[in-house]
Amino acid sequence: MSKKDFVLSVEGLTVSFDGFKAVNDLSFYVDEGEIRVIIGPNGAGKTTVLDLICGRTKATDGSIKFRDQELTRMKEHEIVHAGVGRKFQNPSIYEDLTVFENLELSYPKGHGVFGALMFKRDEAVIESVHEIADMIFLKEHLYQRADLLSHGQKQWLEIGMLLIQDPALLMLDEPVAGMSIAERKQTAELLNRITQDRSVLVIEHDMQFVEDIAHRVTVLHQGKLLSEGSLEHVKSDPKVVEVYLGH
Ligand SMILES: Nc1ncnc2c1ncn2[C@@H]1O[C@H](COP(=O)(O)OP(=O)(O)OP(=O)(O)O)[C@@H](O)[C@H]1O
Repeated sequence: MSKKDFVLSVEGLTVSFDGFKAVNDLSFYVDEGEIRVIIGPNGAGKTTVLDLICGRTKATDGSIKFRDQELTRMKEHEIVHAGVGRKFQNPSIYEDLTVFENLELSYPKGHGVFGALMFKRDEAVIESVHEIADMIFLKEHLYQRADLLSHGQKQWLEIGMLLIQDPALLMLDEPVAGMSIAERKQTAELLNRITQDRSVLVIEHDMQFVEDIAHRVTVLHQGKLLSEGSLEHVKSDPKVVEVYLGH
């Protein structure tokens, strides 16, 4: 695959916190339409990598290219605007609003809570909200308050709030933590469906879920790339078994 097909190119990425390199000379490349899963032991630097990509943490060295844009020089909101969406571990939804209102608020036109609530619900927004609600399995819950949703449904709602902004790269930090087995299966189905026109970067510990979604797996250890390739490949890599899977 030629370089132009990468949605994300991370090269020599390093961040140092008081001399401690949480991410150390890391390089990896994500294809358009790929689901890449990052795995590794606690403290390997997985969350820090997502923090660096979304601009929450500034790199000490190295480059992060999203299509043709250098993200290390951009601010967090500029990175979101460029098409990189990030979901954190805990859902940040408006609990006292309905599913519909949460999705509507996230629609790119609806900036700011009050402005968005009062702005005319034109056809495009309504259509988009319905389309996303269907995709995230919440079609029957559109007018339900978000605080009444299950934990898994709240996670889906937050994914929907990102999807409605149509990011080209979606980053998810342990999206199935706390979900039932059935919800995990549905989440895998959802992610497999949305990659028709976008790429997904996921941090995950649940190996069954990794198997259900990963096109390729990147294994981190002590801030460095330990192994990379298909799940089968990294699972049979003795280095990975030693520091992660064998535990
Ligand atoms: N802002 C910071 N200041 C100092 N140290 C940090 C900071 N952020 C992360 N670290 C350290 O960097 C290392 C990597 O942390 P990170 O959270 O990225 O690991 P992780 O692979 O996501 O782990 P887990 O699976 O436990 O979430 C840890 O040792 C952590 O304590």
